[in-house]
Amino acid sequence: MSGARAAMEGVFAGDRRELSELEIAPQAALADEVRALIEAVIHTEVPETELREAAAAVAALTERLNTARRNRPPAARLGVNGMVKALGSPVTGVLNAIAPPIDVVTLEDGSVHAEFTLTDVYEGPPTFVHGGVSALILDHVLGAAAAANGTPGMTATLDLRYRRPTPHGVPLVVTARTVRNEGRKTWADATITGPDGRVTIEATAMFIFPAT
Ligand SMILES: CCCCCCCCCCCC(=O)SCCNC(=O)CCNC(=O)[C@H](O)C(C)(C)COP(=O)(O)OP(=O)(O)OC[C@H]1O[C@@H](n2cnc3c(N)ncnc32)[C@H](O)[C@@H]1OP(=O)(O)O
Repeated sequence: MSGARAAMEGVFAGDRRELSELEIAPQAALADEVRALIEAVIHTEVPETELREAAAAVAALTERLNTARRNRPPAARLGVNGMVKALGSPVTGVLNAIAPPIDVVTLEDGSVHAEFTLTDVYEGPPTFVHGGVSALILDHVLGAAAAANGTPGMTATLDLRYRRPTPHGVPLVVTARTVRNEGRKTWADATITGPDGRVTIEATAMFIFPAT
């Protein structure tokens, strides 16, 4: 038994501590600063003594934040239809410093859409986005499209066609839509498009609402 069904039902039943926008704002601002910190750590050329001091300062800050902890990442009901948003999502989570974060919106036709720019923190081949990062984003928006269709599920298959390299540092567009549903199975298609309007990656996924 996977327990995945109970976990999915829990999300939709609101089993997470839900934060209000007022509660989210200061913590999201902290995550923004940590995003900037991640970038600075990659690029800094300060001398070794300053690196050691910075590491100690960050360790002290981590200890301070850990004096009051939640057991699980929090959620919020924001945006269209008050849909549950996982604030710790590695794709969209405003509280997760490893998330860009990408603001995924559901359009009236049921498709999902986001415009975003990735920094070189997400680099794979020089000057291009890591293919696994693109897969992460596509998996998420495909799942969001299935959920927006009222047929959420766990990713069972994810098929990617990398047509051309996806550049970082420029605006990108990702769109996804549900194309078919049969019982517990839902199929969705997605693309990432570069600033020249050309599709860089096409993706298809099948989601299954877990039996157990
Ligand atoms: C809150 C808003 C958030 C909205 C936004 C949220 C977006 C988040 C998106 C992130 C999504 C993820 O990353 S999810 C995490 C990655 N995925 C996983 O970890 C899934 C791991 N796998 C599983 O949990 C399970 O294998 C399931 C749930 C996929 C299926 O298990 P099951 O439910 O027991 O399925 P079962 O009865 O055996 O099979 C049912 C039918 O499906 C077929 N089938 C089963 N598995 C597969 C498969 N992988 N590929 C093809 N076909 C399959 C079977 O042959 C059968 O066909 P037939 O006999 O009917 O013909």
